[in-house]
Amino acid sequence: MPALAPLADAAPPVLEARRLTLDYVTEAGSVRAVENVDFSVGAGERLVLLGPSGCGKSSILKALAGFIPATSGTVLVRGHPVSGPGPDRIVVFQEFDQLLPWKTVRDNVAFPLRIARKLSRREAEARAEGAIARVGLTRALDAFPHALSGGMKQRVAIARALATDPDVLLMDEPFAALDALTRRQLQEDLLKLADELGFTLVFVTHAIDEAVLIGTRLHLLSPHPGRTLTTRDTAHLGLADMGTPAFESLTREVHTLLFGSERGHV
Ligand SMILES: Nc1ncnc2c1ncn2[C@@H]1O[C@H](COP(=O)(O)OP(=O)(O)OP(=O)(O)O)[C@@H](O)[C@H]1O
Repeated sequence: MPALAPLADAAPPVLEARRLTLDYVTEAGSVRAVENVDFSVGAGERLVLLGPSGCGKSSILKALAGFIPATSGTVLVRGHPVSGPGPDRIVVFQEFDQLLPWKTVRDNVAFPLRIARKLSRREAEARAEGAIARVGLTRALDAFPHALSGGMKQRVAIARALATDPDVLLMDEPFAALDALTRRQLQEDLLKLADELGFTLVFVTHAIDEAVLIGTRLHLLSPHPGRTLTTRDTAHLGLADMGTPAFESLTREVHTLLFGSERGHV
């Protein structure tokens, strides 16, 4: 019988937070935003950070991106401690102004490829056009951001992130400022892209239905300062399950866990 490989040889998770604690230093003193949060995200998983306003969701995402340092604990990408931002982790924000206003859609997506991936102009543009096609915006290749709707801008931001082929995609309430119909369309498109490309995602939201829909796992956080409450596996619930008793029952359960009463949104 072949010997089992020792556990130490197993590939590390794509992303890990170990006893992550985050403080902000202000004039009034130190503010603890997040305390002792642990999670790990495997390849192709979609982890959703969910919790009430101010519980530290965005702070965790910033620490994963390497924008802010851990006060204690560690963030690891494939087993290597994170000490700053890197092209292996790309963030999509909520704000519509994350694109460069003086560059066309094509150039907004191509530019980081030339900088981060050191591609030639021709290679970067070809790759950018492929990513823009994936989000259904080929008709807007030569448009400037001011001529795009909010939903189109978010699609460009997603194309720009995916084009660099990051190890992890980090999304901070990317659809929160969109109207309900556009939001649903982008959620569906994101899930379709995840199916096609199998990327690893950490997604921040305070909408419980969005969390259950997008995530394969939910990581629930307590009110400020954010500590882990519990986790829920949601990989079995997708678009086709919205409105079903199983989907609604999980949504209610999560609301009760977070707030002690039943409602759909935080
Ligand atoms: N730059 C900062 N300086 C000082 N305190 C900060 C800073 N950024 C965030 N905080 C504090 O850290 C805590 C967590 O904030 P954070 O934005 O991470 O929460 P959040 O869960 O993403 O909130 P929301 O859902 O409202 O966006 C809050 O108490 C906030 O006031």
